[in-house]
Amino acid sequence: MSNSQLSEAELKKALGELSGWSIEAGKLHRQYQFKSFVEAFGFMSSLALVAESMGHHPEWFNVYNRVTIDLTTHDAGGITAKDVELARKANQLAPSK
Ligand SMILES: C[C@H](O)[C@H](O)[C@H]1CNC2=NC(N)=NC(=O)C2=N1
Repeated sequence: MSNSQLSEAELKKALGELSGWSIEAGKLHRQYQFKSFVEAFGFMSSLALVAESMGHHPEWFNVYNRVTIDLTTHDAGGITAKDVELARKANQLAPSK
């Protein structure tokens, strides 16, 4: 997977296919809300394994049943295809998303 920053056009196309995600402060951003802390933490545990297998890791924050995620590629200084892929996998893992 290319490690270069996505162009504006590539980013726009990717956002069109990523339900619930937006750009905030130059990062791919989404907040998920779950039924409980256990469900939120289960989601984080599953996504952590995906992230580790990709060698690509989220910036995230959990309060009770909410998980806020920001994705950027530190090595590239911006959003790359890896961030889009991780966002797609997060949406797949989140219950009823
Ligand atoms: C060597 C290792 O693969 C790199 O440091 C990875 C680890 N996880 C990473 N995660 C994110 N989000 N951006 C990176 O640039 C990055 N680099």
